[in-house]
Amino acid sequence: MTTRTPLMAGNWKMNLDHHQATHTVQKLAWTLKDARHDFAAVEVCVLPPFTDLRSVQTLVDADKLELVYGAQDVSAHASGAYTGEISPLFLAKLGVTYVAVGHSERREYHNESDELINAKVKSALGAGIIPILCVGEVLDVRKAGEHVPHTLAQLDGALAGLTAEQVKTIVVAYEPVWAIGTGETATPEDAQELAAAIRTRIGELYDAETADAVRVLYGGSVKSSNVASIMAKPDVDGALVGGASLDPEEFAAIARYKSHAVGL
Ligand SMILES: O=C[C@H](O)COP(=O)(O)O
Repeated sequence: MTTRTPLMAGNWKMNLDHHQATHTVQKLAWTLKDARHDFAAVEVCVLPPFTDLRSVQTLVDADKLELVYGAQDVSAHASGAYTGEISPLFLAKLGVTYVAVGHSERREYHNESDELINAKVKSALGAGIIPILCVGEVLDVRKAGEHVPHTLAQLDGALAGLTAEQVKTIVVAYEPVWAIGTGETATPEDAQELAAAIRTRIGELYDAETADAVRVLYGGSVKSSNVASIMAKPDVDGALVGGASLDPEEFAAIARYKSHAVGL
């Protein structure tokens, strides 16, 4: 069985300019260092706006921080006449490790389809960047009891045409849309239900080894007060954190969920 390194990814969304980004990353790194955080045991990542990435890269390189960073979106194209788009090659040059693809806010406000998300996943992988593929249902779908097939259909669409070797490297984030930024957290059992369903589906599409390798995150109002119970679930391998990641001390406490679990 694969050992999956937990990943705590902070999605800043459209918050914090490049000055604020520098301050926030420094504070996060110092807080984790003071707490002797083991980065090999729990990977910590920030996903700032595009305009912050160069500043974050400079800081991480200069201070040899173990934090990794990523982007919140990527173009499906490598270059060309695509005004406003950001190439995966440019992100790779900036040392980006991860990129969020198919976040529910992109699906809702920018009408991103499963086909486009599939193309973005391939585009990121082609540049050596790990996609954090976001899937999850809106409230009406949950109320209708269709959340599992709905989420798995998004997964199928996003993975179309990928090889098992590619899929093994990706991260899937299950984010019930009704729990994003609302203070409503899915129960740990809800998170486990979908994380397990996602893993099972990957096993059906590929094989058991691939299913075992993929990290599945939960996202939706994760805080230091609820992260330990969510992380206690066997198929949940981390969290995609929005609002709480803007506060470096709170995000550091989320990354150190193991110490809350034992009351340290
Ligand atoms: O990408 C992060 C998610 O949308 C969760 O956001 P939230 O933690 O503010 O609910």
